[in-house]
Amino acid sequence: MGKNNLGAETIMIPREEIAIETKKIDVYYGSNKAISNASLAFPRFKISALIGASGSGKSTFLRSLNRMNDGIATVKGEIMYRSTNINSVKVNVYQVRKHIGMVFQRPNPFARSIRNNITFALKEHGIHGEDELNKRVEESLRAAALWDEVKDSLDKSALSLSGGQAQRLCIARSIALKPDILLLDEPASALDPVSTSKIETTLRELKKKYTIIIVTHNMQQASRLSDYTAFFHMGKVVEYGQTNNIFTSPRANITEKYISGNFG
Ligand SMILES: Nc1ncnc2c1ncn2[C@@H]1O[C@H](COP(=O)(O)OP(=O)(O)OP(=O)(O)O)[C@@H](O)[C@H]1O
Repeated sequence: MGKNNLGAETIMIPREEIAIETKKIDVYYGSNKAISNASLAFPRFKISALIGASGSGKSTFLRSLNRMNDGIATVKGEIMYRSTNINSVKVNVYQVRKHIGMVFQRPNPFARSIRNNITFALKEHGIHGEDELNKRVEESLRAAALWDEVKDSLDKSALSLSGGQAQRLCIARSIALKPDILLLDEPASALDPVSTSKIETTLRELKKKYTIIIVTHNMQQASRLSDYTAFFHMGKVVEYGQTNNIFTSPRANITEKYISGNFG
């Protein structure tokens, strides 16, 4: 069993169901400590939401999970993935990001065709056969619920897509590499409600195959989308548990204040 020692809340997840686990991680920007002693285990094939006020450390924590903080911040502690501590200079960061993909707040497609946005990373990882590339393009666009909208315009520039379509392309680009885990940093915050709803539907489908960890400021989104929720405050994990429990009976006063909109 993986125990999340979180002070206010402890949840138990059978070891074999843990996709990734942080053990007492601290993150520093220079001398400024942004994350303290964060130990969280994320279950496979579930959506886990990271919530908390602006500046509480959600993005910093999320970016540590696939070494996006390399060169920006110092991350101490262990991040266990497939029995390996991936928070080690000995571990190939390129491989880490192949297995643990990331989608950012602002859709950031490359200024290339829709197809090339997906094939670019595949080619970098040594996949060149045209049939295989075409197959992966279709599979990933279907999985991101974008195929029907773009199947006749794969050679058009990705910059011609709407914000919501561009974000689904970024999701497709990440899953084309067949990762295990998908990290999303407020993926819908720049989108309108219809596009947001499409992203949420896509994520619900994707969790059948992927473990999803999402930062969101939107409490309704966290409560309707996620299975587990971690609440961050001033760089610490205050509580972590099943979303239903966190939203209906939070243990800490500060969690209750945050989710009821009384601060942040
Ligand atoms: N690149 C950086 N350099 C220096 N300090 C940073 C950097 N990024 C974040 N910080 C600091 O780390 C702390 C946590 O920031 P972080 O962006 O992780 O919080 P957050 O909860 O994701 O906030 P938001 O919801 O506004 O994105 C803040 O004090 C922030 O100023």
